[in-house]
Amino acid sequence: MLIVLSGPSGVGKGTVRKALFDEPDTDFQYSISMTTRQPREGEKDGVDYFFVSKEQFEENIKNGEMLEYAKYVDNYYGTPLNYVNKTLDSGKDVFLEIEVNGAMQVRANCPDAVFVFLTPPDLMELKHRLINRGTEELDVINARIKKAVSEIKMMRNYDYAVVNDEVENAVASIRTIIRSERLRVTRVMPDYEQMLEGDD
Ligand SMILES: Nc1nc2c(ncn2[C@@H]2O[C@H](COP(=O)(O)OP(=O)(O)O)[C@@H](O)[C@H]2O)c(=O)[nH]1
Ligand SMILES: Nc1ncnc2c1ncn2[C@@H]1O[C@H](COP(=O)(O)OP(=O)(O)O)[C@@H](O)[C@H]1O
Repeated sequence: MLIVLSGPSGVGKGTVRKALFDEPDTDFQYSISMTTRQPREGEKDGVDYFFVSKEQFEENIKNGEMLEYAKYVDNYYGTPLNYVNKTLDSGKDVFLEIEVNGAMQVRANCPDAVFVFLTPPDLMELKHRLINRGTEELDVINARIKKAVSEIKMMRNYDYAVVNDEVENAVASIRTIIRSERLRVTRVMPDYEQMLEGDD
């Protein structure tokens, strides 16, 4: 199963995702994205992102090495295809944390993926979170808030919306969604071969 989490910058995707992966029974794999943005203080190459040049990113697009990609406030972000394919082939579920345009590309290519949109309680709270995080200048924060308005309108294209009021609540909701989606997947895929064997 492919699980896709989107939401505006500053809503808490990274925080919620890290809390989700800190749970001892989390058994899906996080796909590390590639980006041309500069690393923030404390971010590590190959852990938070694969940080690459614009030229390298465009080369990867040309070679068909991205599952999806998008330009977001002057930088490229994308999901390397190889890791996702390899992990799904080995029978493990994959978790993507990506923005809305990339998510819609995934929806077109992998219609069975599960799409979750994380929303802020309101836009003022979103702005506070971005300011408090302190990783971007005010002009970039404003560009991200502007983008948030159009991103929130895309929420209707998702299977689930989760409000990130408290991190624990959001994590619990996402865990419930994944658990129930797994049940659905096993229920609609019984072993037909076996069922049909005795049916002459
Ligand atoms: N399409 C796409 N978007 C991504 C990918 N990785 C991250 N993003 C999104 O790019 C946007 C900007 O990410 P970033 O600069 O790390 O800011 P942050 O989300 O505020 O921490 C966010 O909406 C991310 O979810 C990816 O592989 N593909
Ligand atoms: N539920 C929450 N309540 C209050 N602050 C939050 C919550 N979730 C995240 N934050 C804070 O908001 C800021 C943005 O969170 P982050 O995970 O970096 O968002 P994103 O990855 O969506 O850009 C961080 O400073 C984080 O500590």
